Amino acid sequence: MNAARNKVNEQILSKKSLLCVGLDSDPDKIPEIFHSMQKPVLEFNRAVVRATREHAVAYKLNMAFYESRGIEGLLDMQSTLENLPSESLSIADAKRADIGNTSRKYAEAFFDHWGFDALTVAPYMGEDSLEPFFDYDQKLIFVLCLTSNPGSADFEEQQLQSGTSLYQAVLSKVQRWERNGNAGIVVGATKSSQLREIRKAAPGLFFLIPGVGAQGGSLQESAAFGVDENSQAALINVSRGIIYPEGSFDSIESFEDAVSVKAARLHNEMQSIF
Ligand SMILES: O=c1ccn([C@@H]2O[C@H](COP(=O)(O)O)[C@@H](O)[C@H]2O)c(=O)[nH]1
Repeated sequence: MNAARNKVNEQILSKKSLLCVGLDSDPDKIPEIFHSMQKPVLEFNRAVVRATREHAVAYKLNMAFYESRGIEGLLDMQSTLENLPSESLSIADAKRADIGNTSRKYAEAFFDHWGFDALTVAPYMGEDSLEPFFDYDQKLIFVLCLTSNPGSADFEEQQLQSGTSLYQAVLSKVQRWERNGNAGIVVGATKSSQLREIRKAAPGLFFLIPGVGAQGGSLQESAAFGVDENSQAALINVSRGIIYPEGSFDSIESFEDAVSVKAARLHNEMQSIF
């Protein structure tokens, strides 16, 4: 069986949680107390992880927040990754894919070099662009299917001549391309009416569901419609809604307390599906 999938499924059942914390760590948004430290973003991430590890089963690092800061950002990303709890799934939200030989290098970068458990990829370039990722049969590959943003209507929700929509075509292809249970899809929490239909059509895929909190998606519906028949195989990502609690903080401890309260509340709201 697939190592990444097993690891996170075990966590989901033991913690009764689908919570994935998004480390979209923006130096302009992190509390002032971190700015006097040598590595503000790294210390911020460490504090968020300490505050959430009881509730979270996965952590998602969106590459934009690290790559935009050049070498310093990548060093923070590497140290953050090294400090994640080993039992949690680590996801690189990079939305990559290119011609085959280039995709292979992306796969080597995220899986072999950085050591992530999972990666988001874009399906637009088709099978040969995703094959190098699916070759990693112990990792999880999350293919963008029906994304949370309004622009999903521009392409993903368009009807093809065959009568299905583009996201449905992606869904059926991904189910054919998966190896050893390594395929997942990204479906926005803002698309909960389609989420139920997508889960029915793809009982074996792993779902990554972003869009709860700042984007207004429903946590309850995402949890209820997203999980498989064993109440597993789904992660609900929350980034800004956890890592930027309201208020000002005069100590790291008070910041961690506020983050922990947010994570506990979300964790608690998921309990009904277990
Ligand atoms: O359809 C998608 C795909 C990816 N994302 C990413 O998830 C987080 C959401 O952040 P919030 O602050 O919780 O809104 C972010 O990294 C996005 O790039 C998504 O939102 N929707």
